[in-house]
Amino acid sequence: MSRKILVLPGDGIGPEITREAVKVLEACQQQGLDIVIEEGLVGGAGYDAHGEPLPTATLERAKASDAILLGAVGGPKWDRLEDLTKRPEKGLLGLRKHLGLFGNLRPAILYPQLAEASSLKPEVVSGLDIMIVRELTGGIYFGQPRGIEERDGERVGFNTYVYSESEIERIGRVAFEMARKRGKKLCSVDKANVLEVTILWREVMERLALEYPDVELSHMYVDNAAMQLVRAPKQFDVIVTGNMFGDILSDAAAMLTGSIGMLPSASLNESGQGMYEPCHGSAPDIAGQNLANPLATILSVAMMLRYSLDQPELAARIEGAVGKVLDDGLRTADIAYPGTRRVTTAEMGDAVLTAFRRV
Ligand SMILES: NC(=O)c1ccc[n+]([C@@H]2O[C@H](COP(=O)([O-])OP(=O)(O)OC[C@H]3O[C@@H](n4cnc5c(N)ncnc54)[C@H](O)[C@@H]3O)[C@@H](O)[C@H]2O)c1
Ligand SMILES: CC(C)[C@H](C(=O)O)[C@@H](O)C(=O)O
Ligand SMILES: [Mg+2]
Repeated sequence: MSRKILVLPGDGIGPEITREAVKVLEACQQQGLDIVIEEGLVGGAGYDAHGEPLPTATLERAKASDAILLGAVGGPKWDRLEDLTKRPEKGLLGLRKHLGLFGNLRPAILYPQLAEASSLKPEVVSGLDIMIVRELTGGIYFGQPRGIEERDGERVGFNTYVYSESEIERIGRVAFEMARKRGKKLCSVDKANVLEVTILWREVMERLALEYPDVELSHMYVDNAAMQLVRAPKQFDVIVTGNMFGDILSDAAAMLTGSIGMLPSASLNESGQGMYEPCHGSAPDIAGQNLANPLATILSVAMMLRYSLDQPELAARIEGAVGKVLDDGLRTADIAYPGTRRVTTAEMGDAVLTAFRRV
């Protein structure tokens, strides 16, 4: 039975980078991977076509898919929409919630060839290999009540940062299992010196640790963690944290790898269905210029092959092909430096495809 892959290019650079990633996915198909690839609309593209950032047809097709590859959503064109529920980002958040994609994996790995592209000294980042495990369907992103309303003659904005024990335990288990397979070190990041919700977070992580005696659990306040990621990032193996902190720390970790254009991600539910996307956004400032780095999206396909399609060998071949292209000195603008060869989005994608076919 063919596995169904739904590609959602989205907005901005989304179509450019997913086009390159689909080339690699199609190469896997040509080499025998039994998949069917379809395309759909989400985000601003969905809103422009159907008046909704998550059209009903897209959601139904996503539910029926084994895996989803998403480019990016959002852009200035839709930032001033009066109805906040129509904003492109609501399409992405809707997919996460409706599909129950609570477990977000954001690996920050420095390819040795990119040590010079990092904003940090090579000795600080060389050998970097961190996995950020982010809770993705709870916390302040989805908490109620939320909104903006009139109170005592002025407008008041409010959101609710909420987690249940079961939500914390669910993401905690993903993180402990991940740490068990890696360096057996897990750092839980919270703000328990201020926020009661993260006092509970910390208590649940402590209770889980009793079931994983082989994993060393530590705790860190999020402000310190942001600083430590820049000061000494190699102290970390696996980081587990909530929705908002994970969003912020993963972008910070991006610069350790040389560019946000290098960071893939996997968002998984309890049945193993996954949505795969680069951690970055739609990059409206460079959209349509064939400048965007497609490697985060191509590496997201590798994660798809590993986590949803049970094809670790194909995943390793894609990761090897990315390494080969970097060895050959090809660089998109975001990771270029003297002595490397500047290439466009499409040229980078074609180079990875050629290297993949040769591996
Ligand atoms: N998962 C998503 O769809 C997602 C994630 C983050 C932001 N967004 C949306 O994207 C829009 C722009 O947000 P932003 O500017 O804050 O973040 P962004 O990640 O789109 O861009 C931040 C900076 O990184 C650069 N950049 C991003 N991806 C790149 C790539 N692949 N190659 C080279 N450079 C790259 C951009 O040019 C920009 O200078 C907003 O509408 C935001 O809501 C979407
Ligand atoms: C676009 C936005 C809703 C999203 C998030 O905050 O999760 C993005 O920043 C990300 O990192 O995927
Ligand atoms: Mg983000």
